[in-house]
Amino acid sequence: MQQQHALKVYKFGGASVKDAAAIRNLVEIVRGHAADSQLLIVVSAMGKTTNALEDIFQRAHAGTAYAEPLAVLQAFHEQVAQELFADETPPAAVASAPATPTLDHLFAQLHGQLARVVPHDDYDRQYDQIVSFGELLATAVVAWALQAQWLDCRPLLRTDATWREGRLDWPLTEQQVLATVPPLLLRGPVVTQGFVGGTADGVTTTLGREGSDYTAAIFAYCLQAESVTIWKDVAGLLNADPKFFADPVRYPEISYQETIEMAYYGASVIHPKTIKPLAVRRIPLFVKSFLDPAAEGTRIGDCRHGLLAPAFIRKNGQCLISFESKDLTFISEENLEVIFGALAQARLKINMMQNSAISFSVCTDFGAYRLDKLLDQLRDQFTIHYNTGLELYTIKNYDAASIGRLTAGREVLLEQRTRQTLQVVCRGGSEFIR
Ligand SMILES: Nc1ncnc2c1ncn2[C@@H]1O[C@H](COP(=O)(O)OP(=O)(O)O)[C@@H](O)[C@H]1O
Ligand SMILES: N[C@@H](CC(=O)OP(=O)(O)O)C(=O)O
Repeated sequence: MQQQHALKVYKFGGASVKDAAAIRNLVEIVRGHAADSQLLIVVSAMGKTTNALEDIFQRAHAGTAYAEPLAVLQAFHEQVAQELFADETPPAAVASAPATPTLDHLFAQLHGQLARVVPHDDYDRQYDQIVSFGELLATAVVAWALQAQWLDCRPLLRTDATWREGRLDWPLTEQQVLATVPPLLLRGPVVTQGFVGGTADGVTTTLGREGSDYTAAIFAYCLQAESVTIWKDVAGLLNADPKFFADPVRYPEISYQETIEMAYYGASVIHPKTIKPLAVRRIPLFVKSFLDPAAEGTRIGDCRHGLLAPAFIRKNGQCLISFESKDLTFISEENLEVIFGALAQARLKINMMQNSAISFSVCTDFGAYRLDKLLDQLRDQFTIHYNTGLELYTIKNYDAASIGRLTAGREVLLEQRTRQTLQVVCRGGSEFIR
């Protein structure tokens, strides 16, 4: 039997709110599933809005014109709202959810924030003030469409000032969420933003690209939800990304541990920070298709299973950097301390590393600005070579056939294997693997 106050958390990502038809489909899913439980709905920016906001911000930060892409973004949101609410006057929609801001109001705020961007200054902090608008806009539209309560999560999800990857103050966030959200849920579904939080000074932060899954897990943890469902454009958690691998298979059920490893290696379907808070409170995570809501999907939880089909994970946009001592001295702990310190300062994350006698190699996500920062710091001490435009592939539970399938026709620059996991940094080869 259903618990009296069982809470479900639903997370809808960019693809599930990409246009008016997608939002109508979301409304159908919520109406079809929500009658028997309280519902907190976490929503990401519509379609590719976050990328568009990144572009607009980069222009503002470089001191170049951004009016055109900003107008395109505004027209896109207005067009979706127009299609959804053509028959209704906005005041009727707003009356049922009084706190929901209008698009006009949010775009006026965004224009104001962009006008305050100081070119060439403090990139990461200013980025968060702009890029966070995608979720504010999307939740306003979805709250109207559902006639649901709109909640600004920024005062509740307290982070430090690590811009673009805010670190959560869990005890305070839990306290604030528990004080604010349950009374709202008693009144009906609540719609809130993924991806964003706020500092003690009330400045907006973001939680890392694709971080809305993590937001859903944060709310579920704090509110001890019965389950979280993330609605995607795929049938569930698959053993490979169908955009790059032929014939992927769905895992009907999979453990937190297997999933956290897949997410860590780069399976972009779930943000890597999502699993831990759910595992701590043993909250199951369902991955379901918004295109076929009645289908089974995947249940991620506290389960045991035998060996799974090999999982293929692809991370593109990689950079392989090699550091060589300038005087043939061996790579030592002292050298490594300097290299790791510089990587941390440049906020470059290591996806794979390997050392030899006089050289140390790391594979990281490529970012021109961060790489320059690293090179500036280390080029006096080391001879540095790097290659960009590479791919990092990981096979979990590999076998000979899966390795052959992956590496055929590809130049392998670096390889590493443990008993269960193989990783290769590659150049070239066809994008799609059969
Ligand atoms: N192992 C995997 N299983 C399923 N989908 C995957 C996997 N790895 C990558 N993906 C990709 O994740 C996409 C869905 O995640 P994402 O784009 O983050 O959705 P959204 O932004 O709508 O939340 C799928 O379209 C698929 O291309
Ligand atoms: N909109 C943010 C956060 C996010 O999680 O999006 P999505 O759920 O669409 O991956 C991003 O694109 O990074």
